[in-house]
Amino acid sequence: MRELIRFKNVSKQYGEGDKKFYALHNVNFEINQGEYVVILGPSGAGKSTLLNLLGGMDQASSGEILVEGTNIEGYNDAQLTEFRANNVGFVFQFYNLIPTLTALENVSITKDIKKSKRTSEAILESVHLERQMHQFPAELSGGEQQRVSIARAIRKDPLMLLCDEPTGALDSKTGVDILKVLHNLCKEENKTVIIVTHNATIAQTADRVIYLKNGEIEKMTLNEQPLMIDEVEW
Ligand SMILES: Nc1ncnc2c1ncn2[C@@H]1O[C@H](COP(=O)(O)OP(=O)(O)OP(=O)(O)O)[C@@H](O)[C@H]1O
Repeated sequence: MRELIRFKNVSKQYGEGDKKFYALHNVNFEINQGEYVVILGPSGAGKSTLLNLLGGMDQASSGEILVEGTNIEGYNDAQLTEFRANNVGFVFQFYNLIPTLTALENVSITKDIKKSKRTSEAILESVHLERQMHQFPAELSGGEQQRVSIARAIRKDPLMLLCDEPTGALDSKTGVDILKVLHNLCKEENKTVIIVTHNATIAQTADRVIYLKNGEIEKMTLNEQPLMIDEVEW
């Protein structure tokens, strides 16, 4: 498998003077192309900080973040913007859809869709929303809204999909449906999917689990035989 991402001694500090502290401290790991990865840890462990650095939304205080061998910590603002636009799809807990646009318009509005081989309609069909394309977010269930946000994230055909608590606002059954969508994208389209969660059950379905605690990697495990998504419930 080809290595896609490598964190080398990455630290992120917040605060000034006495109040200075590490949200991440000397973090090292690698992720391969096409892996289904879960980043697990309690509240405040540094999970979102890590995802924001990887997605080029924030920059580290020290260390290197290599994506396809290039250190994105050396990028200026314009390069970071281009990196995000070309390579990263984001999925958040609360969907972040524009309420005055339909599902189809929310997906089509994505900038930088030059790489995409599929239309917005085709992508919405692939997440089973063909019937709901012209509905507004308020007319969709939570699970449907999350599928729209996944469709929007993959519209530009990104290298990696970064998902921050994607099932956090959903009941268990709907959450499992969303995980299936993400897992299919990973295994059928060779997308690298990285899910941040504090739900340990989800971690059993991952190829790789990175356990974060107090800004440090407590351990990292590779699952030889990850649990099928259908087998999980919380
Ligand atoms: N912009 C910021 N300024 C100052 N401190 C911050 C900032 N962002 C995060 N932190 C702090 O960094 C630490 C790690 O936060 P982070 O959001 O990465 O944790 P998390 O593991 O994602 O937690 P949760 O599961 O609650 O979302 C926390 O103590 C948080 O208060």
